[in-house]
Amino acid sequence: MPPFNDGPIISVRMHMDMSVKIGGQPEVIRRVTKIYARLLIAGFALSPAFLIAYLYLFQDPGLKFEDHLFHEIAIAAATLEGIFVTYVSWRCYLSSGEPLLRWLTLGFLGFTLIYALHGVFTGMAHHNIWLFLLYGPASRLAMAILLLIGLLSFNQEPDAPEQRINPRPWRIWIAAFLLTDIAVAFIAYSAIAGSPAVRLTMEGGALFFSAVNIILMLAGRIRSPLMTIFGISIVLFGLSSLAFILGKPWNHMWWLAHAIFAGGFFFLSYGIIQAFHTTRSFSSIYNQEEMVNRLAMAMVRTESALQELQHSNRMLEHLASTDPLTGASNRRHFIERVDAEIARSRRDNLSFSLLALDLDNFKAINDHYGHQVGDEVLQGFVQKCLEEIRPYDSVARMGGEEFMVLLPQATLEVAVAIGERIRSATENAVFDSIVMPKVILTVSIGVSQFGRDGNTIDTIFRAADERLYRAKDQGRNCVITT
Ligand SMILES: Nc1nc2c(ncn2[C@@H]2O[C@H](COP(=O)(O)OP(=O)(O)OP(=O)(O)O)[C@@H](O)[C@H]2O)c(=O)[nH]1
Repeated sequence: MPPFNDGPIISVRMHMDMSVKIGGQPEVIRRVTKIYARLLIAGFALSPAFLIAYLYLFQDPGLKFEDHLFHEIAIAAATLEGIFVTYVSWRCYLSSGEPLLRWLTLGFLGFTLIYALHGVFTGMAHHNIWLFLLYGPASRLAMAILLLIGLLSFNQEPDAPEQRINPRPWRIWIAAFLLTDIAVAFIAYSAIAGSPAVRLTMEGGALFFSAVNIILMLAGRIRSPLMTIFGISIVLFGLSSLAFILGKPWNHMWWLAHAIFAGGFFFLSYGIIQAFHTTRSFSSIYNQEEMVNRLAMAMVRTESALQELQHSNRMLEHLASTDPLTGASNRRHFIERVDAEIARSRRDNLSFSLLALDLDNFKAINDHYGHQVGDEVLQGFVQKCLEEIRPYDSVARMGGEEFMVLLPQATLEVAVAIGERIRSATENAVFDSIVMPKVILTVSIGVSQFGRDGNTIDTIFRAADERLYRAKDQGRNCVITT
């Protein structure tokens, strides 16, 4: 990620007047606020430790709240929540194929299938306390191990689509969880059930695997937003195991341990929901800084792509409206301009004029000097016209060696003067060619005026053309107005 120092500020205009500004703040403030943000996260994750310490130091550990129905309702709610979160993370896994999400799904599934029996056997608490108790630590141990494996798979290649939908591994895992249920029942009825080592091994194991998980996350500097949620949840799971170790069935520490675990579970499921509503993956959700950076870069790219597109559009427009040989307007574009001029003249009660031009004996130039010289003469002639007309007049090549000039707001007299200028400049020009220098050229011109010679494009074109032919008849190299 680029450092946020005093470097150049990228500012990208968004819709309306919003802008994304990146960079610019002093490095020291950036560092301090980052450290503060990390301390906040650590403080938040570790806050249940204060409650545990408080209860451990100041409460009578003998105080109990033994309510079987309340416990059954709480575990039933946790089981339903577990099923729902398992389903959502499985949907995320199906979309992204991310191995971490596969292990998260298995973690939730395993926890739910084992933990449910902790609630089911609440009524057995007086008959066989271990049958009731051991499913709790067993479920937390299974989940801690699966979440640790999940972390180890972080950023691995996604599973192939056919692997994601293969039901076999899921069936095997469900069977393994049900076997765990049976194994826990077996232990509960065995001679070692009451040994503190059994419960301590399970709960301590859950605590141990959670601690390893956190150490690996810190060592790997894994800090994306969803993985931060993952990490905080793991800390809460670990602290709940600690509270379970310190508590006794039904006492306040024991209930607190349930609440801390529930907090971790809720928070991790919040991360799952975030993934579900975005990329369906845990690794590809960026932090806000990176998102803003990416957004800014994407907008810079969009902006330059837009400019290129506008440039290309202008080029296309130009190509579609000009004659490729001479650069003059083409017939289609010229007719559009004359139509627009007619509309303007009608609206403002103005007049304009047209010149119809045809090079004299052009065939002879082609025949004598060749087509390439002819082409260069056509280009030279258009240049001559452009030099002689006014800035807002326009020249078009109508085909072959026939041209037209549009003279907005020009009376017939002005048009004749401009036509005469073109004729004389052409006659006196020397059209140099690489192949054959000094080609002499003349042009015949017919003039018509909108209003005077007609009120439609056809009539004024026809009038100019007729006068052009008359100019040819009268010996060429002249301008004719009647
Ligand atoms: N070099 C070149 N010649 C062209 C082009 N388009 C048309 N021509 C030539 O222009 C010539 C027009 O010949 P004509 O219609 O007989 O007219 P002209 O020789 O100018 O005779 P008048 O118009 O009666 O003075 C033909 O030889 C065409 O081949 C072009 O793009 N390049």
